[in-house]
Amino acid sequence: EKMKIVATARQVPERVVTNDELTDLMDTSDEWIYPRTGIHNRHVVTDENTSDLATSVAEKLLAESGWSANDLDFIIVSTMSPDALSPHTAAIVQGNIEATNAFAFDVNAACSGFVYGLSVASAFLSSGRYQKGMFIGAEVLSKLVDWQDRTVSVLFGDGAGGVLLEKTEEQKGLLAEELQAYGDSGEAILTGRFANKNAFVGEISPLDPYFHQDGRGVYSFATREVPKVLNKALEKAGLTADDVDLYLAHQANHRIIESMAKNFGQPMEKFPTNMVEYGNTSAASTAILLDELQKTGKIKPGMTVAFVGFGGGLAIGAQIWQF
Ligand SMILES: O=C(O)C1CCN(c2ccc(-c3cc(CO)ccc3Cl)cn2)CC1
Repeated sequence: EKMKIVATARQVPERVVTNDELTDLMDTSDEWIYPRTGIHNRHVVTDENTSDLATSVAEKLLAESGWSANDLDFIIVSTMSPDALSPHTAAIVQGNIEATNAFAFDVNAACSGFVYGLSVASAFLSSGRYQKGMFIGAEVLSKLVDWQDRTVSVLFGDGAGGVLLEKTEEQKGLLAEELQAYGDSGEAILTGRFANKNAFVGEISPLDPYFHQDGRGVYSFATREVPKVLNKALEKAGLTADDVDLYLAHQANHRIIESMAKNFGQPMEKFPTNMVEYGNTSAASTAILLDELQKTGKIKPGMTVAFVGFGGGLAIGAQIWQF
């Protein structure tokens, strides 16, 4: 699947909330949060919504690549925290940047959203029907958490990151992927449930729009199932874990990533992390990390990179890319 990531970009809100500031808001502490999660800070919106973060990423991508908005065939936004169900966030971005030739739609695979969205975007290019695409992971999770609930509100943050994708004749692109869903465990990560009611039967289901998670359950799910999915993707690519130069995993929890590195017998240097600064930004987390690595010259031509997502659904995904 010959395609390449032409540009990367990220956008996080200015407002930084430290663990110590959360201590003023609820009964928690840096001494509780940091050792369990690896998180010290998170960025939280002040007046931006998801589409604003995504639009900033879109503008940076175009500026960095020299492409014009009209070059784009499609814009895909992966988010579990859209501005609204309608208009969908990708369409808002399309309007904001006046990409008149681009169709636009959102995907939602929660914290696997970057890998799933990258899979959808790359499939459009592999089909031969389209040549240039924009893919953005964007989240404002701060609107989905109950900021009185110390068990989850300390874990999440806001942010966006994205890539421009293009077909190429060069020997680079998507080598293999493995995507899986585990819907029977879906209750482990809940959020954004809105009331199901109508004039005829009144309220059908309770209204609790907030984030709830079975942290221990998700933790054991991730450490048990992610290695199997990643091994399947490596097998399809005809590669071993040693062949991968960088593993860009969803930035949910530092200990989970440490256990992945150990499971694959790989040094932590191959598993860069940045949740210390951003918390868990769901579909944006891998995109933000990719841009930080790209901008600091850590993604070199010829590198083999594994993208790994896991979380709500429950869902898991891994893609192996040749840069
Ligand atoms: O309470 C403890 O000691 C800890 C506190 C931190 N833990 C966790 C567990 C799971 C997640 C998580 C969440 C999502 C949702 O986006 C996706 C993917 C994951 Cl792996 C984040 N943190 C484990 C228990």
